[in-house]
Amino acid sequence: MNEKVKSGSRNVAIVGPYLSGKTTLLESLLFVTGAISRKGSIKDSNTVGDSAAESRDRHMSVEVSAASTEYNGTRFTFVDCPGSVEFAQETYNALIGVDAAIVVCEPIRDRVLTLAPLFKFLDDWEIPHIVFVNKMDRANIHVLETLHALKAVSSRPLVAHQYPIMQGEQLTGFIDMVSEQAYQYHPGAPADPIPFPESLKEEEHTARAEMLEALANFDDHLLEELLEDIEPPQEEILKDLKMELGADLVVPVFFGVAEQDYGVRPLIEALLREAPEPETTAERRLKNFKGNTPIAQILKTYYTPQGGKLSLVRVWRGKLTDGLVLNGVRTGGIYRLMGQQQQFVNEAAAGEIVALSRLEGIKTGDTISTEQPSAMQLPKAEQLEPVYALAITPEKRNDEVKLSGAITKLLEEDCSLAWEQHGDTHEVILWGQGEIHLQVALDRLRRKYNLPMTTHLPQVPYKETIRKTVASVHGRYKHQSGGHGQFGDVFLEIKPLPRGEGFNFNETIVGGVVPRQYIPGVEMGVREFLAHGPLGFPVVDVAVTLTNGSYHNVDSSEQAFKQAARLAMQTGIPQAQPTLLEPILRIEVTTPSEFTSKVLQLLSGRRGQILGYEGRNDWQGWDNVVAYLPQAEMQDFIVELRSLTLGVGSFHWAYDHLQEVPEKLAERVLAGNGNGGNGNGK
Ligand SMILES: Nc1nc2c(ncn2[C@@H]2O[C@H](COP(=O)(O)OP(=O)(O)OP(=O)(O)O)[C@@H](O)[C@H]2O)c(=O)[nH]1
Repeated sequence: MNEKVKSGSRNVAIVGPYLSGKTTLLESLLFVTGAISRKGSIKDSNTVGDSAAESRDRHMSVEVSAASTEYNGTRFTFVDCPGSVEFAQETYNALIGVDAAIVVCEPIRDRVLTLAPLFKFLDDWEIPHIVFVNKMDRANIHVLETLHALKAVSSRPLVAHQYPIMQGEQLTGFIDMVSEQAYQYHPGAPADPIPFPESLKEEEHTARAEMLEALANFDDHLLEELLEDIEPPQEEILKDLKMELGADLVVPVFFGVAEQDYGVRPLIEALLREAPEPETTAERRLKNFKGNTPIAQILKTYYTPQGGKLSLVRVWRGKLTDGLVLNGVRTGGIYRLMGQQQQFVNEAAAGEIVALSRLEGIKTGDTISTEQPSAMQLPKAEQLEPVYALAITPEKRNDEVKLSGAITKLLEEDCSLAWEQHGDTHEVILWGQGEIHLQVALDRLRRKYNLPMTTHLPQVPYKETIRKTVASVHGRYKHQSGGHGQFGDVFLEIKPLPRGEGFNFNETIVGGVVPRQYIPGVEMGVREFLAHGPLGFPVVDVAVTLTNGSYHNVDSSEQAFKQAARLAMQTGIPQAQPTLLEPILRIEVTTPSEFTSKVLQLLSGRRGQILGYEGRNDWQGWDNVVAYLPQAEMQDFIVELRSLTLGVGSFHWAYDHLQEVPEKLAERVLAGNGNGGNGNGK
């Protein structure tokens, strides 16, 4: 790794849709700047990014990886982010700590549409970003069409910083829109200047005029020049580009072929010239934090294969030195990362992204400082709600004890995972963002913690209730075995309660026919029975009243009354028309408006009840659909939703209420092949 940094640094995230070429672009950036002497490839699983075993196995990024290089005296730290929506949390956490982002996309209309949530995040956080249209070696749509599609999904104006020169579907060079100089690409070498291609004159002029108009919207001087037909000086255009990119007012667009290093040098040149310096980003983020104590923020937590903890941090202010105590924890070492390689350094200055080891108890997103306790917390990316679940069991029974410690570490590495031990079904449920996300988590459990797991679909936590009142049911427990016997005798009234009221127990005993001290035993017996009703599920929304009974001076006990109450319930509940209840979720689906009708169909097809839908005020072209959805229908809902919406549809959910299961379906559930994990017969 190069240590000859003379002036400043830049921290740049590489983001964009799944498989758009981000890791390949990182490899190319490291190669053209001399940080690596040979380029690895995704196919050969030897790139600097994607170095984790779980990434290599799948040829996809499943976590962020950082790598530094040096270009013209400036240190660049690139953070390669996963593109899959299932790993979006990683990307959002890392984006908080950079000065700019390169959004890598492919020249394919549908793929461009999938950029919308990312653009929204970048704009909500005002993170300056550049678009790099990659894979221009097989661009089968026209440049203008690509630009048009990009403009449709970005709330900020896009400005073409380059105009590509194409030969059929292959990029061969570009025209720099500031200088209007044309260049020809060559494999393995920088581009050469060439004469302006006359055939592109008209297209290029139109695109350049649009760029200047967009810049002039934020610069009155430039606007006056344009109105008076004065050609603005190049320095002025560059100054505007830097200022407007830095403030996230415009989004410059570049084109390239990462695999052939085409467009990569102009990209890094532009980052050097136009991306904001780390001080500018820090000023913006720390505006409410006075003083000069060191402040850093955790962008990612890793547990290395050797079991050590590494926290990737952005140093916002001050200098971090080895052994410094941050939030009360002594750092165990400072490292610069190159994928999975770590290089020890003595200190890290403000504006750098480095890894700190052994920050026990400190999580991704946390702000760390030398102040004790840390009074300041910088904003962090919102935590995504889990939308997909699997029930997990260790393959080896005695691994159960190890599981909770390992899952805790897993969750530290990835806060978009969650887990619970379900109160009713007793299953351990792992929640996450999708099938691949959970498979990666399970791979980590197996590889890093030697905990192979088996999985199955979680059971639906059905409940049961009753429809009819049973005015009086008798339970008598009488047992004689040597010594003194057991005697309890009760009459219960069992009544349905309105939905959601749970359970209540009353008594109307007069004249001490059931002595006070035995009544808690009756309630206990009733409660025990209700935990597992005749249909096999907990019984809810029931009121039970102890109305009468009798006792025996010697043989009665609380235990005997408990048994008597159980017997009464065993007789009574089946007479009260037991019926199956299912949990209903209130879900709020977010989708591009063009897919709303498909989403409505999807919900209706899954027994959803649409409560309404409307356009989002904060997101043009997107709708929110609110519905009730049976939990039994939620298991793979996200999978279908994504497949209907080019992967960008998402939803929030919360448990809302219990509802009777339709009779036909209830029969199937009870026969063991209803929806959900209780036999799952979808
Ligand atoms: N034709 C062509 N293929 C490319 C180019 N860049 C990358 N690829 C291929 O696209 C595929 C995905 O590349 P990656 O670099 O892994 O993409 P990514 O965006 O990092 O993927 P995720 O992080 O998993 O979203 C690989 O097969 C690459 O070889 C390019 O410029 N042209």
